[in-house]
Parts: sequence; structure tokens; C-alpha cells
Amino acid sequence: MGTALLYDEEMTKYKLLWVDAACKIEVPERLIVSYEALVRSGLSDRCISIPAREASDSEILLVHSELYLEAVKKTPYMTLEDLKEFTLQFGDVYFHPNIYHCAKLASGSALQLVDSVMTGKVRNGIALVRPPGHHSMHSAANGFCVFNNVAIAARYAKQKYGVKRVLIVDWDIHHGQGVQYCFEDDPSVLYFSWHRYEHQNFWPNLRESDYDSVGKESGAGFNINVPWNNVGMENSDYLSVFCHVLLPVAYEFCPDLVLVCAGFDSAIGDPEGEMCATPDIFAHLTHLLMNLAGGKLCAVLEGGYNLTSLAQSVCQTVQTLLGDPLPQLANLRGPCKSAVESLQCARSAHRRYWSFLKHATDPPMTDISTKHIKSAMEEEEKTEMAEEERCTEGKVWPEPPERLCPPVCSASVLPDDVACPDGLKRLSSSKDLEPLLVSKLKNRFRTAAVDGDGVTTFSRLYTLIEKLVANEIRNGLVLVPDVAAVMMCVVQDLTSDLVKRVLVVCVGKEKELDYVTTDGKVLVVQISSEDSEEQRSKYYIPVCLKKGCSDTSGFIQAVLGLLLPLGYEYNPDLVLLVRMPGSGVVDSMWQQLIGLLQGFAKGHTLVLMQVNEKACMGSTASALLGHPAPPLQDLQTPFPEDGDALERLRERLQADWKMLQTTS
Ligand SMILES: CC(O)(O)NCCCCNCCCN
Ligand SMILES: [Zn+2]
Repeated sequence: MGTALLYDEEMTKYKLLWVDAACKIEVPERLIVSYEALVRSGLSDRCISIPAREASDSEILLVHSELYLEAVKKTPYMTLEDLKEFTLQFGDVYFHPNIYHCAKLASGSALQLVDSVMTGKVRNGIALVRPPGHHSMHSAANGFCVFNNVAIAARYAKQKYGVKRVLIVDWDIHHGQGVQYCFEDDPSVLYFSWHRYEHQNFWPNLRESDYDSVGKESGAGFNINVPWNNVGMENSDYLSVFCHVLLPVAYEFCPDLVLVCAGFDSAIGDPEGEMCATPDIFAHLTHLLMNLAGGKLCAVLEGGYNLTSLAQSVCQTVQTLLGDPLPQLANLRGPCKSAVESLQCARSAHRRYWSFLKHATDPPMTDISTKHIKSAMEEEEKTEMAEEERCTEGKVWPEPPERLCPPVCSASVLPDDVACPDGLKRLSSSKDLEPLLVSKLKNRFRTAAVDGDGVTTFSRLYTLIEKLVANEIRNGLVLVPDVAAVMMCVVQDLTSDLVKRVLVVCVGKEKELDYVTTDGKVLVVQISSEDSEEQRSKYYIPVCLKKGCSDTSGFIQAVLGLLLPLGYEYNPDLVLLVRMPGSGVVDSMWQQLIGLLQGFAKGHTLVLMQVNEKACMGSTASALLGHPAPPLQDLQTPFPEDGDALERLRERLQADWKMLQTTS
């Protein structure tokens, strides 16, 4: 299934008609440059174009009052003076004779997107709209917003499609207070927002935007705010919050639909956000949400005021929605102190509501009252920072790298008597290995893995790895008689001169991996049921689950809170996913893991499985081909021992691996 793109140039036909410093950044060109960038890059042609439509009164009334709707209805007929007068009652927003029409198109576009996804016409999609929506409230326009497009879409999805749980992720740099007010007492809609806050010194300066607003009454726990109290946040900060706050809760919530308040003012160069995350971060943020809700994801444009970073960020988002390989994110060096504080506060505020956050530790007690009164030093520091940051217009960043689709998505190396799963391309051609390499393999392993037939397997395997590295193939599936033995060969002999860094993810354990690098060429993360007394180097990380890999709750927690952050920091060129025989890993978990690992190494994942497990080749192939993984249904509360062990592991490793930091 494809990706929907909604855009109608009618929504460019309103603008600010008077002088207002607060509103001058919200210009029609925002939509024009975004759409043109999609056209120029050929991405729009790869999307399924869905027409915009006007939201009806009843749809708008799902969120807004009749009083407000009737008032807005009058604006097309107002004189300039009346429009100015009418605008005065609201904050940081402006009206125009055509904005009512455009606001109905913006909300209607979001509803068209929901229809396309919920009816299975498309897998996911994006609506490029203006005016934005997430600040508008029951009876008020605010922050350039007139109708709350995403809030209306959430209510519409529940009403029309009986959607039980909706996740709204708001990565715009402003707090979508309109969305928070709409759903704060509603446990069926989980609202997550990060936003520039600076201890309530940034617009909209609301006390209720802080991390302690967790929702009300039955909605307690279903509102997550992560305030950024400094500017200059980077890719590491954003990914840390996804891995340690949003994703554990999102997986536990298990939504039927994901809506994204896709504001791109959180990107570098934006005058509002003054952050430093690069446009390619949105490729990863989108990817990390795409295995939820069976891939049903609707992104709706909110903010974004630097026309260059906005266009690039939109393209990065759409390319991921289309399933293209992800760009590698370089030098992620962990969250800054302020970000760690924010994510720790958010985690501890929600510890009581989410079993996946149960082991979150409390932030060091600072007297909350003094939080708002900054020390002179901090003020001084901020001014310096602000000084340096103020030149956001002067900010430069590299154009995101090309994300080329290899000609072959998934290849397989299988014993001749095993049928190739649908969609995979069997690799049979292979050049003979260097005699030196063959003898190395032979004298290293006398097991069946390397008899006459084995050498064929190895030469095919070597060829496959060469093609992965050359980006001729995206990923691969290999079936061998002896997984453990072949893994050693791959790690020691077949990759050494082909790749710089290999991330080995071992699911299950058969025996001690007697191969541990110290030079960092290989990072092994082994998830199994047994603890290993093994001396642990920085590059061999055993994760012990009380009930082993069959315990999906423990498994997904280890993946989200440990494997993902490690993988981002390590930034491998190849991922070797090894399924040890008898691991007991659940199929949906296995597919989720393959899906999430696609975020690394431009999607170059090599799955190594034992021939006697060929029954799960079908689901493995499906995940490798980019089909969304099935949701992890009714996750049990993780075992306390596992939660504790994971927390201890993070604490012990965070000195070496900064992305594991969750406590200041
Ligand atoms: C959709 C949105 O979240 O991007 N709206 C942002 C509104 C910002 C209002 N304040 C502007 C002050 C100008 N420096
Ligand atoms: Zn914004």
C-alpha cells in the first residue's frame, strides 16, 4: 500500500494583511516550498494524491463550539478593520477573508487522510495544510491556528471507525495546548508533545505545558509533556526522548492509529525553535512510529518557518513514509544535561501510569519554586547561548544525504532444497572465495558449516554482504545449518575488510560468544534468558530476561530502552541479526525488531537463521520487505527483575554509551 499526499494550492491563498511582528512568519510560501520540494525530488509522483475537502460544520463541532464556528463564519464578509478587530480577541493569530475557507480545507484534508488510511486505500500519508491547528481551542483561535485539524481528526476517527486508541505525537516546537485541553481527561487519546519552554518563559508561557501536566481524571497518564528548557537541542536529544519516554509508553498504549502534529519548527534554522536538530532527524522520528498501529500513520503539517529546513524536513518525512532507506545519523553523543533533566522529569511524572516506566528514578530534588527564578549565572549562560543562537538565520547545515533505494530490496541465501519466500531474490551466483579466506574458514571451523556445501554458502554469503555494502541490495536472509558457527565467520572473516562497524543482535543464546572485540569493529548485544558471568567489555552487552525472549514485554523494553539508543550511538554500517535456535521469540516481536533495526546502516540488515527454523521465514521476509509489523497485543507488565536489570545495565553502561543516559 502507498503513501497519501494531500495538498491544495487554495490553502496558500490567505496571508497577513497588516503589520504584526508575531504573525509575519506564517506565510503562504511555507506550503509552496514544501510542495515544490516534493515535486522537484520526484517524491510527489510516488505518492497517492488525495484531494482536499472542506470539513463540514458537524466535523468542526467535534472539537469547537457553535459560538466560535458561527463567529468565524462571518469573517469572509468582514472589512479589513473588522478583521483586525475580530483578531484582537485572540492571541498570535490573524484572520483574512479567505482563512475560514482554508481552515475548513485544512481540517477536511486531515479527515481525508484518516479516511484513506482507515479504509486501507493507503498505508500512511501526510497532509500539507495551513492554517495549522494544534493551538486552537474549543472557542478560540491561537498561534496561527483556526480549527484544530488533528484534534478533529482524532475525534472523527473514533466516531466513524470506532478506533479505540489514538496516539497523537506532536513534534512541533510549540506546545499544542489546544490538543492537550481537548483530550486531557480522555484515556483513549494519548497526547505526547515536546516544546520549547525555558521554564515557562517561552510562548505560550503556560504553566500547564510543563512535565507535571499528566492528564486529568480518567485521562491521568495520557498526556505527556517534555519541556525543552534550553534552545540548541540536537538529534541526540530528540532520539533520547523517543527511546526513553515516548516509545515505551506508545508500545504499552498500543494505539490503533497514530496522528502526527508534524511541525518542523523543531528543526535547525527555525526562528521560533532555535534548535539544532537536522532535517534528517524527521526521517527517523517518522520511522520509529511506523511500526505502531500496523503502520497506520497520518502526519498533518503544523509549524515550520525556515523555508529551507521546512522543505528538507518535509521531504525526509515523506521519503520515510514511502519506505525508502533511512539516512545514517552521525556522531550522536547523547542528550545534553538539560534534556536529561527534562526526560527524567517526564519519566518520573509518568512512572505511576506506565509499567514500562516503573523503574524511572526521581530527578534530584531541586526546589520547584526556584525553577522559575533563574540564577544570575544561568541567566548569564542563557544570554550567551541566546546570543549565539540568535543567528538561526545564519545557521548552516549539510543538505540531507541522498537516500537511494537499492535495485533489490531483499535477497536470500538458502539451501538448495529450501523454497525462497515470496518477494525475496535468491542469491545463487557467487564468485569463488579467495583461497586464503577458504583456508581460514576451514581451519577455523571444522563443523558442517564449512564442508563443500558450506564453502558455497560462504561464498554466497560473502557476495551478499558485498552487495549490501555496495547498496545493490538493501537487506538479506540467510539460512544455515549452524547459526552460531556461521555468525563467527561472518563477524571475523567475512566483514572485516568490508565494513567498519557491525552491530550484532543475538536473539537467544546457544553458547558463550567467545568472540568479543575491544576495538569497536563489532558491537554485540545478546538478548537471552541467561545471565553471562562473562567479563563485559563495552562492546559485548548481554541482556538477560528472566523469562527469556518469549517474554515480549521484557524484550520490547530492552529493544527500545537499550538496543535502539546503543545502535544510534554506535551507528553501524551493517546489522547482523542472529536468531539462535530455540530462542522462543514471538513472531510479532521478531517482526517489530526487524522493522526497528531498519533504522540503522541504511537498512542493511542481514538476518541469520537456522534451517530448522525456516517456518518463520515468511514473517521474516515480510518484515525485511518493509511491511508493517503486527502490533504487540496486550503486553503484560514486565517482570520487575527485568525492569531493574535494564535500569542497572543502563546506569552501568551510560559512562561508555551516552545515549543510555536517563538520569542526571
Ligand atoms: C503552529 C505553530 O505551533 O507553529 N504556531 C506557532 C505560534 C507562535 C506564536 N508566537 C510567535 C512569536 C513570534 N516570535
Ligand atoms: Zn510550532
